[in-house]
Amino acid sequence: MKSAKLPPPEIAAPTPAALEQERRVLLELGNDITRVREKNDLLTLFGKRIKQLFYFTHTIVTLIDRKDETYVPFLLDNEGSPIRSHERYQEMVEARFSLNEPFIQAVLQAEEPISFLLEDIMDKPKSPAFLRVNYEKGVREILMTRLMKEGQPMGFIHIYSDKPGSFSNEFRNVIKGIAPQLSSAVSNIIKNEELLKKEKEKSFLLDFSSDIASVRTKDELARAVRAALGKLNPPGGFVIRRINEDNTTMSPYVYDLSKTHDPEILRALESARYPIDDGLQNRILDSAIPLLFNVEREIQRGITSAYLQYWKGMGFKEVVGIRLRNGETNHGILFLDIGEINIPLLQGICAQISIALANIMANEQISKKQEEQAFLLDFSNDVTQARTKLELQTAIFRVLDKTLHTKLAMLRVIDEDGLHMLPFMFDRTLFENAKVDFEKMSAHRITIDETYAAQVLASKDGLVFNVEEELKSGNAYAQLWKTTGLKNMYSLPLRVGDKNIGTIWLLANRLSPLILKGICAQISIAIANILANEKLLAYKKQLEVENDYLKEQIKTIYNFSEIIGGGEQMQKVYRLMSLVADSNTTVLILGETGTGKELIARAIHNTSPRKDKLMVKVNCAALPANLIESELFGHERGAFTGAIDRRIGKFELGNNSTVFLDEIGELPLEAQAKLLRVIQERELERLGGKQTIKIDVRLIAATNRNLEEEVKAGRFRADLYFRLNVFPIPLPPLRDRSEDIEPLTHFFVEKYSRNTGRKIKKVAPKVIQQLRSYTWPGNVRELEYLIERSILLATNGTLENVYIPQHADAEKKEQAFLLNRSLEEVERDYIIETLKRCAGKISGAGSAADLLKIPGNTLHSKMKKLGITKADYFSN
Ligand SMILES: Nc1ncnc2c1ncn2[C@@H]1O[C@H](COP(=O)(O)OP(=O)(O)OP(=O)(O)O)[C@@H](O)[C@H]1O
Repeated sequence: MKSAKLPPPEIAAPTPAALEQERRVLLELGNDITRVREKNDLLTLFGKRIKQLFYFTHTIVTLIDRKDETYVPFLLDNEGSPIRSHERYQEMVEARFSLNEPFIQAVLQAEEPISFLLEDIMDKPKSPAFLRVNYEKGVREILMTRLMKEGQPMGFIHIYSDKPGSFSNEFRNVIKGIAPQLSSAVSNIIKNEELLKKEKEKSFLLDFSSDIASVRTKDELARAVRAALGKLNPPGGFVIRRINEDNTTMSPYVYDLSKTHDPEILRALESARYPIDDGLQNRILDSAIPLLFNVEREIQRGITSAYLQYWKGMGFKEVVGIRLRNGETNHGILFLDIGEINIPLLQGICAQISIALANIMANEQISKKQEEQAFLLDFSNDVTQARTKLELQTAIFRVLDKTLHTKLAMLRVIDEDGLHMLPFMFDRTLFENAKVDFEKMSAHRITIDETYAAQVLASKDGLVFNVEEELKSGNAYAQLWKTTGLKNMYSLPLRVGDKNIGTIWLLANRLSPLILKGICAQISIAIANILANEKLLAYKKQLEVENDYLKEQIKTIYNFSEIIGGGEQMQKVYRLMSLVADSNTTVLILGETGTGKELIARAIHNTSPRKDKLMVKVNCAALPANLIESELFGHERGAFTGAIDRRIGKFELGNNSTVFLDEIGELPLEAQAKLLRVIQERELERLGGKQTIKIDVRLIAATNRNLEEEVKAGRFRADLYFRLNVFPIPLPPLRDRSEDIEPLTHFFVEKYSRNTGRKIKKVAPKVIQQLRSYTWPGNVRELEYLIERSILLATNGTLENVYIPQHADAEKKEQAFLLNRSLEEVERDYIIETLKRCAGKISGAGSAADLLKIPGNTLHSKMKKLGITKADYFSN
């Protein structure tokens, strides 16, 4: 080594003036150096002052890094250096040079400045490259000395010259003398730089903190963090991952990558939920300091989370993970693709991010809650107004579809029996893509013990079935659910208080538990209201029916108390009545229209043990053929089109009482068969129902037809006739019991005088005479109407005139009433006229229906439609 050192050049002894100048320059340099704070000023000053005394081209200062036994350029001469134009200049500036080679070791060991000719040393093994680089730019000689700090070398000053022999003894002495000051100046600069760096970090954190304090949304957070981290220069970007509500997984929250990557991979990364306990994320969350890890090494360690593979593919190598934590709560992790970390700075940044994240999450939660509450309020307004099923359905469909992107698969309600569940509502369009007949399938009554129904009803807040998982586990319904493309089936019990009232099945990708609970509660109440409302309406209807019967009964009791007629014929009737009243025997009352068949039927019922219950009357002629069965035996909801509610039939209504089948001869054959079965078996099933209902009724039937002839003509079933004809009571026509005409006349005169307020006390004998000589085709009813009308026309206290129908006038009237009439009016008048001719007899032999050649019940319904009442055909 020594051989490389140049001998000090011989020079003349300095003159006193030269010595004085040297002293002055060094003094000035010493003064300047102590004031230097700025890195670049030092070498500029040094060059300016020393060049007044000696010749050299440029200087640099290098610093020793004990960590890896290297020295690195620290201060550069930006003005004088000839190597700045060398192509390897930048490389030299950034390089680290090893301390373990002979050249620098010689410098380290030399206590005084030491110089070398570059050509002697630059090509020696391990010699630092900057020697040759300098040489290539004309530099020939180097003078170096150590810079010391607290007795230890901290670096070197390098002085270069392009003229060999520039470094005289005097020059060396000056450098030796000035080295301690240079050392302390360099130390000051280093300290100053550190201080500046800290200041910078502080002001950076302050800036960041004020930036992030105003962050309220995810996007704002991403922007602030991006700006802040940008200063740390992460080569691959950063990810903020947030702990999900389930507290077991994490999902990316903000992804910011400096390079563009495959969008497919990014989508996969962003939508994933990674288990927290994957061996890496949990380690970071547990670590108080940032964790620097190598992606490749973590994969080798056996961590299988997919994000590591993706990161590897994206070129991430060294990644720092820092937990984002506020107080004792972890919110997530910040991952930075960065090799070197400034731990305090990162921790400062993360503390701020954590607060912002906590704020955002709190904010999100508040606004989500507010949204959910507002939604529930809206829904509640819509749903609670629903009074009918249709209104409820409209409200539910509107809200589910528009606001929640949710489909109603099925809503079942528990039946009154508490055992069965009936479909109440479902979305017919939902399973359009499925090949099964969903409507048929869903219309099934199931029991509350059915596997899925039982599970849901037993659960506290319902169940969630993941469609994919259900498919794997072989749930047969899941095939159907899959056709909708929605991910989950949410199934909840509908409850009012503690009572299960049904189940609801909703298909959706995601539903918040609060919303689910809320809508279920609202729907439950709405359904309970609707059911209660339906029940109320049904009760109301039943009460109305019962009320009608009651009124009728009161009317009849009044009538019955005075059945008029003491003649022999009627005596026979009374005998038969008293014989049969007490028993349960079926009675068949026969007689022409208006002879009092219904009156007798009620009298039998009212003297029977069943008298405390209402007698139920069915007019077989007045029933439309298609409704006879449902009228008699009732129907279940949905039994046929239009059967909106369940209906109780007349037989069920008359249970434990008497059913009076008026005009039994008019009953169609099909209904006769059903009636026969009910009479024989004493039990019935409602239409569309499965349940058998036992009934105990006493039957009284009446007809003005000759049933024997009807049987012969094939219009009446013989077996039914025998069942009904157990105890026949024939009623005589009024013309055959003229002895009863007078008492009946008095009875009606008194009744209608009272009703109309006219005081008719007497009936003229000629009137009785006239009445006795008439044939009374309409029997007692005709007499009753005649008296009622005559009373209205009577002028004094005696009934002197009655208006018995005169058939001779009929033709004249006919011509008059045909002119200027609508078809309906003509039809109405024609029917009235025909009824008059038949003395009000509507059906049966010699009746109006007979003359008009239409069935009795058709005539009945026509009369109803045209508003024809008895008053019309018993008037003149
Ligand atoms: N013996 C009687 N005493 C008092 N009123 C009677 C008597 N017979 C019949 N009436 C009255 O005559 C009217 C017709 O009687 P009811 O309706 O019982 O006859 P009906 O034979 O059933 O007639 P239809 O065959 O047309 O149904 C009723 O107002 C009834 O009160």
